Amino acid sequence: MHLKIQMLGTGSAFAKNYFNNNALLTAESFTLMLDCGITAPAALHKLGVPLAALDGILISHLHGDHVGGLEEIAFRMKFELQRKPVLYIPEPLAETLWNHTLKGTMQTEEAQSLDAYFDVHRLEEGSVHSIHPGIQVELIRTEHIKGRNSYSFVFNDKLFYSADMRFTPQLVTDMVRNRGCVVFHDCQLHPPGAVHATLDELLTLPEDVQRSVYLMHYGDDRDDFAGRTGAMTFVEQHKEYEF
Ligand SMILES: O=c1ccn([C@@H]2O[C@@H]3COP(=O)(O)O[C@H]3[C@H]2O)c(=O)[nH]1
Ligand SMILES: [Zn+2]
Ligand SMILES: [Zn+2]
Repeated sequence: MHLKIQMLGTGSAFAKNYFNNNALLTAESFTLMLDCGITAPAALHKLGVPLAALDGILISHLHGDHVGGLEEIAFRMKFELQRKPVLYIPEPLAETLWNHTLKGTMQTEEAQSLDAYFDVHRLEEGSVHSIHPGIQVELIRTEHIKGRNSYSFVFNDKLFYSADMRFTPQLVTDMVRNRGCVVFHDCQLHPPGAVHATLDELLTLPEDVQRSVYLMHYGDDRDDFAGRTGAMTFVEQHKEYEF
């Protein structure tokens, strides 16, 4: 089964020249949006992708560059399309997303829960879930912010997508060497990384592993790092990749 991935944006949370690090993953004719940050509606508009083309949205964690566009998408689907977005969310994030991110602006007398606005599919961590016959996702809880849950994804056992993750070389190496995955990895160009893998850390991966690693979630000065990424390659915003 062919998977196509197109980054709506490849920028870090604070990048201004790139949209937030969100993506469209397509198999057959099913389109899954990976994260829905503050800039996601503008990025969809720029690419000419209508809301009706979104078959589902999968969330990795609750930072604004990953969920900040959900309010707009849900309101526009409700008022323009009279339907709910299909939301795939790791179960431990669902209550916090409603109570601490969306409720303040979205709750009304008639709409009192996440389920009032979204067709919610709560996903168990550590398991493989079938989103569509062409898309299976394994949810792996990975380290990002201390004490907060954050998830990376493995799609169809061939694409590892880190979302936001600290440097975890054993996991990345295992994904490449033992599972044959291509890795889309967030990358902080300037140390200290703290909550992301830095380029310097990623450069310590063995060269055979680096060859399968594509860097995303980078800052506006990415071009200054051309030729300084070892055997790794920058993911290009809006380019389509097929696996
Ligand atoms: O403990 C913290 C929490 C946050 N931050 C910054 O805020 C950003 C939030 O989105 P992000 O996860 O893409 O990137 C994060 C970092 O840039 C940080 O440096 N340390
Ligand atoms: Zn982020
Ligand atoms: Zn984050």
